[in-house]
Amino acid sequence: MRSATPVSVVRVSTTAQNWPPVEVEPPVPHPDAPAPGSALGTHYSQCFGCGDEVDAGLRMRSTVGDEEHMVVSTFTVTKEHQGAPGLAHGGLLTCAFDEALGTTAGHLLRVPVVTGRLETDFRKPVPVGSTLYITAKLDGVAGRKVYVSAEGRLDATDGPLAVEARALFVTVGVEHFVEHGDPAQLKELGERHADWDVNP
Ligand SMILES: CCCCC/C=C\C/C=C\C/C=C\C/C=C\CCCC(=O)SCCNC(=O)CCNC(=O)[C@H](O)C(C)(C)COP(=O)(O)OP(=O)(O)OC[C@H]1O[C@@H](n2cnc3c(N)ncnc32)[C@H](O)[C@@H]1OP(=O)(O)O
Repeated sequence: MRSATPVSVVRVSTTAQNWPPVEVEPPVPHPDAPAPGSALGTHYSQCFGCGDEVDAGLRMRSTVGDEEHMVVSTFTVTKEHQGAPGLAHGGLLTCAFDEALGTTAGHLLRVPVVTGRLETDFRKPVPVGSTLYITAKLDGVAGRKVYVSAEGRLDATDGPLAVEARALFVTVGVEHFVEHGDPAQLKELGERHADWDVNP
């Protein structure tokens, strides 16, 4: 019988060693981006991440950080978010980062963005009842590509590191939502972001 092929041990993620993965321009928040300390409203009331009309949603809240290219978002884990007894589901934690990172890119650059790629490193279990403080920052822009990364800490912005994530968001025009989404529900989204740089 042939012996099994040796398996080399690698780090769980190597992305952080090469991030952003392409040459980028330094991030410059939009001149009308909300100032440090500003609370950012929900981007859409039916959004699973931040919407206030989704019963079991994550109901995340975000505020521009002390530095203008950073946003701090909070996600309080409830029993609706469990994957194992008393512990948050990893997929939902990734969802929380999708929201936090997308909010950072969208609100600071004031353009519609969608997630192209998102990866998460889970460093510590996140218990039900804890609040994850997700500090996200704009890392750079290359054409339509916006690179953002974040770390999530337990119960305080300087609490124990529990989750890290990096993502590529891609700027899109209104036509993305017109073509692929529900036109009947698009009105609210358009009204909330009427002063963003969107092509009509
Ligand atoms: C009505 C008014 C609206 C106004 C404002 C609206 C809303 C506000 C929106 C957001 C901001 C606020 C808050 C956001 C909060 C939460 C965010 C949640 C976001 C989501 O949860 S959103 C759902 C999941 N998301 C998707 O549903 C996307 C599906 N997908 C596609 O719709 C296409 O795939 C798309 C559009 C991504 C690209 O398609 P495309 O045809 O436009 O452009 P293309 O393919 O050329 O990509 C361009 C460059 O990105 C590179 N690239 C693309 N994907 C890559 C990957 N995976 N890895 C590495 N590189 C990638 C290419 O390589 C190329 O790079 P290069 O330019 O160098 O060639």
